[in-house]
Amino acid sequence: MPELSIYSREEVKKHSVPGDAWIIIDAEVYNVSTFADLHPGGAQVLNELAGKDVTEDFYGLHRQDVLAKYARLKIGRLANEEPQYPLPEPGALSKVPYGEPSFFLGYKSPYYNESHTRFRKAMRKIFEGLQEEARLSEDANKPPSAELYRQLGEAGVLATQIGPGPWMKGLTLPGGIKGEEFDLFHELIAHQENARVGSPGFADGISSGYIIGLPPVLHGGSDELQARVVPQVISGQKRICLAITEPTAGSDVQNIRTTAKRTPDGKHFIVNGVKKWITNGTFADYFSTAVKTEKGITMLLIERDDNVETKAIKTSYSSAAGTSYITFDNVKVPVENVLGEEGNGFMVIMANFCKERWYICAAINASSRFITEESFKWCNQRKVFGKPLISQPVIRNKLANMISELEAVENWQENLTYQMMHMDWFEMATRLLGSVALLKYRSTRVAHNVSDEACQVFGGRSITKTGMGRYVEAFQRTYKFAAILGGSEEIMADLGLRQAMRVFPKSARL
Ligand code: HEM
Repeated sequence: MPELSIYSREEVKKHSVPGDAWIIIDAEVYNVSTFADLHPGGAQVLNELAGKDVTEDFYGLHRQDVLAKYARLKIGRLANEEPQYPLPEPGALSKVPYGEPSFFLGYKSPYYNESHTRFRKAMRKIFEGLQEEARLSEDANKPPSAELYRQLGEAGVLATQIGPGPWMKGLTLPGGIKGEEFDLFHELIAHQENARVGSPGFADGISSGYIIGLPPVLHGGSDELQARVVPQVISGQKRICLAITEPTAGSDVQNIRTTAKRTPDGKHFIVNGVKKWITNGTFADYFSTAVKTEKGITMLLIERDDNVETKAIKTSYSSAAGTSYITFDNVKVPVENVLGEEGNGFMVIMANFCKERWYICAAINASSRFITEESFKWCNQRKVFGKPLISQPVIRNKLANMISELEAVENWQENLTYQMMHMDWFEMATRLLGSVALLKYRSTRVAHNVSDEACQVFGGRSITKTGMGRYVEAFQRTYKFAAILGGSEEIMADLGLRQAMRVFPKSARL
């Protein structure tokens, strides 16, 4: 970058006509003479303000990253004045109150330490770097490229979203974290930072398939399957997804109709059936699939071949997520591909659901936090009736609602994460199934409220795909995914209660 020239305000004032137009934004000088005709907001507004300090006007209409994108227009800075709104360093954590979980704003925590801060910063930098690609990919309905997937595998990012376990041994992860020191709170951060990419279809396109599709292999696959499949997926060479839901069976998993019949020699299953809304299915190589055998519900790893057909389903986010309709037409699968015990699939699915729902909570709560932070910033910089929005009590009340609801679910999730750290996979499924279901129910209700308040705060911008409300628009269009996928709110609430009833002491009386 060439050294910037130093100008006085008087000098800038001299460049105040179309074709010779300079402006000041936050103590820096921009030459917009030729840019004016290309300006998305039109030449007129720029020419009218030429020669002036437009900092307030600018921040009332643009996100800060516009300045980074158009840095080439910057020709100098003002003598003896310092910028008030410097662009944050890549990966920097927020300083906005409640913009991060409290530990990352300098408060004490029994769960986090310095390695978590290092890890969060490294992950934030990686996902911030993907924001532009994510937007383009979503607009084009294109899933994240195979190349990006491999890069994320190489950087250890994919492994971080699978969580602690023997597969982490010897890996060096973002932030220099060793695989052996990686814990469930690092994993929580990994999901939170992925969600902050701000383009939900792309975020799910990167990760939703393997986060929920690989655990049945990790916890129920034979040694041979694990040795072959796990390194391929973690390194980004191959992709996997979880195929449970069908057009006629969603939260009521017991009703699935996909069948797996043994061949006469007993060595294979022949699978027939359809699956619907399977995230990452359009590009997956492996499908952790719920089927019905003569012994009951069973999980089976199906490998893509010509008898597996996947079609994209157009959803309200973007086909970048690879949401699919899958047809299994006489697919031959070796019996060695059973995950867990034949007939014991419901238990494998339930154990998986517990972790899946915890992950959905991590992602949706991080998105709610991000949207709350966006709203807080907007309320400070947007002026109406000559005053910042934040000076209106009704607006402060909206922020108070968003923050207080969000902090409650986040702190509950930290507690449950700590419990999970001290349980094995199946204990977790039995003892935490209900609490995690209730957390998911509450987290998506909070997301609903956060979205609603944020839309009112951002007004028309919350329904506009570009500009200041871009992330709020994406959130209000997509938060419902979390309220439906992995078990609907109604089922979550009821499951939570029914699980509590199972351990309700007979002796308890008022
Ligand atoms: C270096 C200076 C500037 C650059 C690089 C710039 C760039 C941009 C860009 C990229 C957009 C589209 C935003 C989006 O949809 O994401 C935009 C919109 C706009 N800009 Fe600028 N701009 C600059 C200065 C200004 C100034 C000084 C004004 C005057 C108030 C202004 C007024 C507007 C307006 C009214 C819009 C449309 C906003 C909307 O649709 O809500 N811009 N500008």
